[in-house]
Amino acid sequence: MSTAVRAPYALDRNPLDEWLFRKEWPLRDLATPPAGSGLRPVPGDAGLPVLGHSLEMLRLGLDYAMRRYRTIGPVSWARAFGVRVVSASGPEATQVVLANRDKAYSQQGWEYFIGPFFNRGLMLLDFDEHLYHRRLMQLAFTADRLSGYMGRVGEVVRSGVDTWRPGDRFPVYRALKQLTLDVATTIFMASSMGADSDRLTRAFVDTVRAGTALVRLPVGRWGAGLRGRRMLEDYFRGALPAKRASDSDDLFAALCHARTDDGETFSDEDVVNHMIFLMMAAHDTSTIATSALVYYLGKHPEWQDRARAESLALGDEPLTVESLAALPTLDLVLKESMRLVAPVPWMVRKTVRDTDLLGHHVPAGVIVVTLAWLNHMLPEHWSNPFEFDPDRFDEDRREDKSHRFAYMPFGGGVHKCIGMHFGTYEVKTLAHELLRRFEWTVPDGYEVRWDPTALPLPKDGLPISLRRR
Ligand code: HEM
Repeated sequence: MSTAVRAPYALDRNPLDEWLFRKEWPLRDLATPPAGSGLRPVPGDAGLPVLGHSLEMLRLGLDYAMRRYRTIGPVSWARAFGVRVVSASGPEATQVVLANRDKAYSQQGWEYFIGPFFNRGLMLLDFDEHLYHRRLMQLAFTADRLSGYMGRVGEVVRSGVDTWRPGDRFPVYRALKQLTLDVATTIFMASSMGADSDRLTRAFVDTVRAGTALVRLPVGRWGAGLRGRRMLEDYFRGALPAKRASDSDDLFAALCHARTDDGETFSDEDVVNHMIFLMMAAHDTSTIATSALVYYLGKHPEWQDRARAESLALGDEPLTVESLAALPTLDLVLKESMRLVAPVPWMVRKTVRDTDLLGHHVPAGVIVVTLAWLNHMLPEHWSNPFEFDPDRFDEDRREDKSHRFAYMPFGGGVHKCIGMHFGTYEVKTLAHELLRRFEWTVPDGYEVRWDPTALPLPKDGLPISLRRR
């Protein structure tokens, strides 16, 4: 059974938004294709003077991307945030970009938005250098290590949710954000940030949100991001010598001690840069995925009951990688929640050479985005895409198999999320412990609004009515 919902990123529009949404600008070519190439130019437009289409992207999010996809096509360009951005929308265009067969697309696209804040994180490295770092980092994500981390995730979550004070308007997003930060500091560093916790949480939030600042000067949102980055560097640098000397089994230590058979290792700077990126990559995405899951379970009590029955049947033992298999309903609901609210809604690249994107000529030096949230909502690939319908992932339907890039919450290609298994375990463990202890609802007719400015953020903190069972 499924229940109708409206598009998850549909925000209320004021008259200016409505005008921007409807406005059709004359189309222009991004660049002239080389003579004799047989390629077509990329069509698009620059939008408003100075601002380009930044306002539409920030305020209308998915609605706007979908409109351009429908009116211009899977490959189009727009000016936004001071640059020309090519949108590679729909699974076919996404596949060309993420599979990156001719190595035309580099991670420098991310560099433009978040480079100053997540300098030399794994996601910002390219080609051979990326491969080198990814192979080393993989040593911190082996099956044995994941099993070890899992045990501790359960402990942190249990003691964290025991401190929750249920109520009618419980701000669950903030509570989950604290919990996933506690998980990250325990698993990643075998420590608690203690008195530094608030300061560092703020630093993470600032660094993530800075990427879509309209003014790229050391003031306002951009400036807060730069200060956040400095604070995080100082924190990890200070903790590094003790970690190098320790034999603890957390992720920080795993990076310090990672050594391939060829003797390759990470430098101190590498470890600091990777830790800052990993904390961000793990923390925000897991918070969003869990928040979306809690929201949909609150809205669909029949699914909550079904998931709870499976969790209760497992008894009091902490979850393990093996016992997760006994929670099939949670698996379906999580997949559907990440389809409706992709924690990383768009992925960014930059062309390092001229290339052919579905028969269009894209010149070197252009930012290209792929849009998970759009691919997840196309009726060509999903039945009633705006509806919450976890059974679409069931073995006898598997709508996600309609195309390799129809469903991509963890991306694809060589930069596919390295923490996919860890992140999935973490979110399921969180949900499992919540289901065992609490029941929750959202008011009739309530629909959370996801702010699409950076990674999706519930505008009102997602208040739920939470009761102990
Ligand atoms: C529900 C949770 C998560 C989601 C939805 C998610 C999503 C993603 C996506 C979409 C990408 C690809 C970005 C791109 O291609 O440009 C990515 C990359 C990455 N993620 Fe995750 N992630 C999650 C959890 C985690 C966790 C828990 C960790 C670490 C423990 C992590 C670490 C990374 C890293 C290091 C990369 C870069 C990989 C590379 O460039 O080779 N993520 N993630």
